[in-house]
Amino acid sequence: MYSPTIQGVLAKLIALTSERDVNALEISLAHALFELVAPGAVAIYKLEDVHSKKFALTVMEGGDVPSAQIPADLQHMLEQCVATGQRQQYVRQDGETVTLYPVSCAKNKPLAVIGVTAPEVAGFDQITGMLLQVYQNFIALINDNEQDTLTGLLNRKTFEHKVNKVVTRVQNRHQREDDALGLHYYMAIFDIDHFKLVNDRYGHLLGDEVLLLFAQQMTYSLRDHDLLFRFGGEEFVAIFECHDQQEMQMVLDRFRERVAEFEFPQVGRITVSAGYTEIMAYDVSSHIIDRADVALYYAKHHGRNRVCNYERLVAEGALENKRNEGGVELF
Ligand SMILES: Nc1nc2c(ncn2[C@@H]2O[C@H](COP(=O)(O)OP(=O)(O)OP(=O)(O)O)[C@@H](O)[C@H]2O)c(=O)[nH]1
Repeated sequence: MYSPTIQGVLAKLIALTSERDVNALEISLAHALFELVAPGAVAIYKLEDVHSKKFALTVMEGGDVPSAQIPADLQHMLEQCVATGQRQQYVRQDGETVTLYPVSCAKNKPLAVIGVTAPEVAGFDQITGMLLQVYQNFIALINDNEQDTLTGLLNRKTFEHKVNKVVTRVQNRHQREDDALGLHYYMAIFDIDHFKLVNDRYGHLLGDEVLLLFAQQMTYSLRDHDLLFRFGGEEFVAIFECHDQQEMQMVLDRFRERVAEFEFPQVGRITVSAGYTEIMAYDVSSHIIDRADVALYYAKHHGRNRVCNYERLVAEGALENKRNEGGVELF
C-alpha cells in the first residue's frame, strides 16, 4: 500500500497555495489528491447554478475521460452531497465506488463536489478531508480578496482579469465557429440616478445602505453565472451571457423596473440608468467599458431611468456627428 511522505504532502501544499486563480487552484487540488492518495481518478464537479442544481465536470485527473453528460444517478448523488454537506458513496456502473466530498466556501455557499475513485492509501479519507479544508480556506481567502467589502460583489481589482477571460471565451467560440448555443456576452454599466441627492438628503450611512440593497437587488434579479462588480461609488458593472440583444434589453429593463418599484427604507424610490454593449472577440476591456459608458451617458442625458445599447444607438445614428471638437459626446 502506498504511503505519502511528509515532504510529498508539504510539496503539494506549496503547489496548491501558490495559485491565485480558482481554476488553476482546482487543477492543482485534483493533482495533489491524485498523487497523495493515489486513486484511480479525481473529478471536480463544479456547481454552476445553485437554483437549477446544474453541475459541470471541470477537472478530471486519471481515469477514463467521462462523457460530458452527468448520468442521472450521479446527478442525484451530487445533489445529496451538496444538500447534506456530507460525503456520499456513489457506485458506478462498472462496480467502482466513488467517494463524493462536498466543498463550500466560508459562507457555506456550496461550490463543488470532489469525486475520488479507488484510493490506495490507508487513512485516505482523513488526508482528503484535510486537503479539502486547506483548499476551502484558500478559496475563502481568494474570494475575500476579490470582493467589495460593502456589497460583497466582485471588486474592481478583479475586473480586468475576469473580462479578459470572457474575451478569450468569445474568441475561442469565434475561432471554432461554435455558435451552436447562439450565446453572446454583454457588458452593462449601471449608475444610480441622482445618488448625490440621496447622500445630501439622508446622509452617507443611508447612502451606503442604498448601495447595499441595490447590490442585493442585482444579485436576486440576475442569474448565478452573471458576473457582478461594484466598479466604484454608485457605479456597478455586470457581464451577462444572452441569446441576443433583445433578450439582453428585456433582462436589463426588468431589473431597472424592479429597482424603480423597490421601497428603500427611509429613502423611498430611486431609479437607475444603464448602458450596455456586446463583448466581441479580440475586444479590449477599456474599449468595452468605453462603449458601455457612452450608452450610459446617453441614457443619463435622455431622461435617466432607462437602458441604452451602444450598438443600437450607433445603428440608429444617435451617436453620429455629436462629438464636439474636444472629442466629448454631447448628444
Ligand atoms: N454613500 C456613499 N456615497 C458614495 C460612495 N461613493 C460615491 N458616492 C457618492 O455618489 C455620488 C455620485 O454623484 P454624481 O456622480 O455626481 O452623480 P449623481 O448624483 O448620481 O447623478 P447622475 O449620475 O447624474 O444621475 C457622490 O455624491 C459621491 O460622494 C459610497 O461608497 N457611499
